[in-house]
Amino acid sequence: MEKISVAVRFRPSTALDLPEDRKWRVEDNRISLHLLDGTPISGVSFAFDHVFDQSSTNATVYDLLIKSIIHAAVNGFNGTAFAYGQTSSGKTFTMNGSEDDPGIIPLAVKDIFHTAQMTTDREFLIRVSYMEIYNEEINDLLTLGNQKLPIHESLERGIFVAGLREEIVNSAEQVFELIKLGEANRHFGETNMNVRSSRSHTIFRMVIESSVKDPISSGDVSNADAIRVSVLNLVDLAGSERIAKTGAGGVRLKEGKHINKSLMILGNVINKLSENGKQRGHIPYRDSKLTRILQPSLGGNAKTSIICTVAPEEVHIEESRGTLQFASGAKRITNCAQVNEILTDAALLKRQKLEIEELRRKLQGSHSEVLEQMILKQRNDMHKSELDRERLAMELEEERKSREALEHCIKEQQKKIDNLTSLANSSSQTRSSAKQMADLRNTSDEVIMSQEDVFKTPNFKEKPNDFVVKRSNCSRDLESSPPPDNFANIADEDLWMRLNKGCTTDLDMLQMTPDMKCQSYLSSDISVGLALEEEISNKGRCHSLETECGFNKQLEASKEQCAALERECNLLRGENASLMHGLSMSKQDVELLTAEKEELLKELNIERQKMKDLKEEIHVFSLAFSQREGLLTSLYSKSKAMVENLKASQVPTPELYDC
Ligand SMILES: Nc1ncnc2c1ncn2[C@@H]1O[C@H](COP(=O)(O)OP(=O)(O)OP(=O)(O)O)[C@@H](O)[C@H]1O
Repeated sequence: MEKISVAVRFRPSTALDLPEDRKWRVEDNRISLHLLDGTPISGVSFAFDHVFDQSSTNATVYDLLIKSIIHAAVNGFNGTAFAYGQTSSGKTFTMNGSEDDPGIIPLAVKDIFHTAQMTTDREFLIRVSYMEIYNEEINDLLTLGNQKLPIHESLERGIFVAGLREEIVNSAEQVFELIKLGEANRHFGETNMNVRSSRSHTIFRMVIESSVKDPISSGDVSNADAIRVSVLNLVDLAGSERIAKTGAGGVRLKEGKHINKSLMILGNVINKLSENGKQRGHIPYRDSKLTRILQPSLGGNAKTSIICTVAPEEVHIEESRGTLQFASGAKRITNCAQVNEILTDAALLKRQKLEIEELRRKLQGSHSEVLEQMILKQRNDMHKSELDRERLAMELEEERKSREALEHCIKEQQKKIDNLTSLANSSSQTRSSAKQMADLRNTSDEVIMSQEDVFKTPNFKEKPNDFVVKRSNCSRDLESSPPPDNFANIADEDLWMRLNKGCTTDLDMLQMTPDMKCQSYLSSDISVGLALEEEISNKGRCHSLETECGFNKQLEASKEQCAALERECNLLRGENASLMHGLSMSKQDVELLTAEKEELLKELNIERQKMKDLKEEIHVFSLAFSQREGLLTSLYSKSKAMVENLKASQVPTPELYDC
């Protein structure tokens, strides 16, 4: 994207003797209006790319404003330069010049041929056409009878004037001859303002085609079949005019109206183009032939320069201000120029191959393969992590189950320990009750007691009526019952335990079940035997308690193992969490990489589509080209035949002489 370059040029004043109150002042690239005493008039100050004062020559204007466009045109860019300004402000002088000061057109023509000659690695084919828009009709200035040409638009040629003569030229002189012919056909007329006023807009056009001369030696094989085609328009517009000033009537008046109308449309197009892109809306290129032909040069694919000519006299100040405002608008227009290249099918394929290679390299450059491998690795890692996670979860579950089992086991053991402890307590109480019984025996000699009295001991408790005890080992001979050695044989173990806790007489009470009505003996032998029996049985229990204690140690070991397992579990949990984190990070990476890859693929597809479009364009162009080639060949053979015929008709045959 580049801005149109805009310059303003003042022609020398023609009113040197007239007194003036206001004057234009040029400082560098600024123009401002001042009063005679030097006071600047506010709001009338403009800045442009270049401002040429009255002393500037056409060569200076060319060098600073136009030369770069001409060189770009030789290299394949479209270019346009046009002069805009009120009537008699110096447009034609700037474009055509004089004998002493050749204008932009002759300078450009010479420069093009010179640059082409200097470009030794390319060969050029240059064509010239010259047309005018007179009263909104297009005339071919190089052909007398070919008038009112239509404008067409096609995919391969863009906007073009159908039927316009294009002359192939080999030298600047050849072009000057054609320009002379065109100037003779151009519409000029005398007005009050200008004795030789342009009554039409003229467009001098050069089409420059070039291709690589020797692709192998130049090393530019990829461009061997590529042809650059650029169009250069050098436009001399008719000047806007005030009817009152020009004094136009009749034909001149009609011309003036057309000129003003088309210039007004040009102004509208420029204003629209200078607006912000979004507010711009429709650009009225089609409203006039001039804007339609210049469409690619205004906001399109061309490098464009505008030179606005200004008449310095005070009497033209209003028109000059209008010109400067037009120039200010034009300054804001941006064009998008690019090299215009046409490719043959072979060249297109070659270039496409190269471009695909380039794209592939770019893709590789952006580490696509590396990325793909990384993605693969990430996926594998992710899979591995997931497997690890599952394995750990299973291990964790197993650990949990074994821990629960151990805990259950510990509880059971604890219960048993508690039971055994209470049993041990009860046996020691039994021993103390035996001792009490021995004491009683000592006093039995002094106290005669009846069998019934025994039951009336101070420790006697009335047996509950509903209490029935099984005594499996009860001996009738002894008429006494040993303590139960199997708790399972007791109807209610808990109750039994409760009954025996801290109460030695309970045993006696138990012996006196109503069912058995056993006689109780207080003889010492029986009591001692009973105590001994108790002790033996308690010893056995102690032994089993010791065994239980050994089991307790085992339990402690199990507890420790359980704690160790729990620690391991916690470690595994931590490891699992970090793996999960790694997994999510990997997932994010993969997503990013996939998105990047998709973006690159999209770009590749766009490039491919572009290539396809180009190929289609080239195909159409090559068809047109081969048609033209055929036409030229047939013309050549026709002319050759004609020359042969002419030769044959001029040289008398020897037979005739003989006659
Ligand atoms: N820079 C200049 N130096 C010397 N003479 C100039 C200059 N510019 C213009 N003139 C002279 O001023 C006169 C009017 O110029 P020119 O015909 O180029 O104006 P114009 O803008 O093309 O007018 P129109 O729109 O009517 O065709 C001519 O005689 C021309 O030689």
